[in-house]
Amino acid sequence: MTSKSVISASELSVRIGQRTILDNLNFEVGNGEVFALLGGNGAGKSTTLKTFLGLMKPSAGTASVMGMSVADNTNEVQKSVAYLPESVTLYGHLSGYENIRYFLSVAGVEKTDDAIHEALKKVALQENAWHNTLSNYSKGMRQKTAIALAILRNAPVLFLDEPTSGLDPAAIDEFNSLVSELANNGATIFMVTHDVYGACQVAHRIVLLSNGKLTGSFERSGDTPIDTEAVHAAFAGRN
Ligand SMILES: Nc1ncnc2c1ncn2[C@@H]1O[C@H](COP(=O)(O)OP(=O)(O)OP(=O)(O)O)[C@@H](O)[C@H]1O
Repeated sequence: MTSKSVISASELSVRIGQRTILDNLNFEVGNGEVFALLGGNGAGKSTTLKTFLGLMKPSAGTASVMGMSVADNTNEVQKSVAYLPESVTLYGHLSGYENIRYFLSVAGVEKTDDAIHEALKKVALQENAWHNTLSNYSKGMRQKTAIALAILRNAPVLFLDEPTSGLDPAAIDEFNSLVSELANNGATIFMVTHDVYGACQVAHRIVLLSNGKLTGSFERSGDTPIDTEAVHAAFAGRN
């Protein structure tokens, strides 16, 4: 991980009507960092994601990705980032392989069959499922397909929305390893979650969000995961 900032919030606020949904957020996410924004229901996690994806405009301040203000360069930012929504939006009637082919062509990215196979192997999607329709995939298998697509698009920045919700413990471990590997290879990863344990396992940094305000920050030191109990205590105190 280097200190170069890839994602940043600078005095970022979002108001809807009279309500302040995000209140003066400031943070920076470095190249190759796994950053988790942790908050309870209604804390403002989805709103934060939406402002970084260009789906909502800040009322004040700036959300930037790769040095670009998202509000002023929405198309450019959307081309550079990969987004994994909580329910992965791939086509159920196509196979994992066909979904990847289709979405790569929509993105104007040409890849050989060998490159697609390599990406599917990398995310450990079992080979006998590659040509089955997605409607028969588990949530974990759909996520692997979506991550393979992100790898093939060479997206330098990934936004993940509640990535481990609905996954069984083995799938969570597999997912966390994949996220760590992507970050080790230089991807910058921003996830929003309410899963304290999962965030502690995978994140270099966890920032707490409560009622639209940042209320705490925890950093990994070396290979030791962030202390789950400390985060739990702070999280419980705020939510
Ligand atoms: N379009 C909107 N109009 C009015 N209020 C909104 C709107 N969008 C979000 N809010 C409010 O903003 C607050 C934050 O919502 P947000 O969806 O960002 O929270 P969240 O942390 O993602 O919650 P959850 O974990 O429940 O999905 C909530 O109180 C929500 O009701």
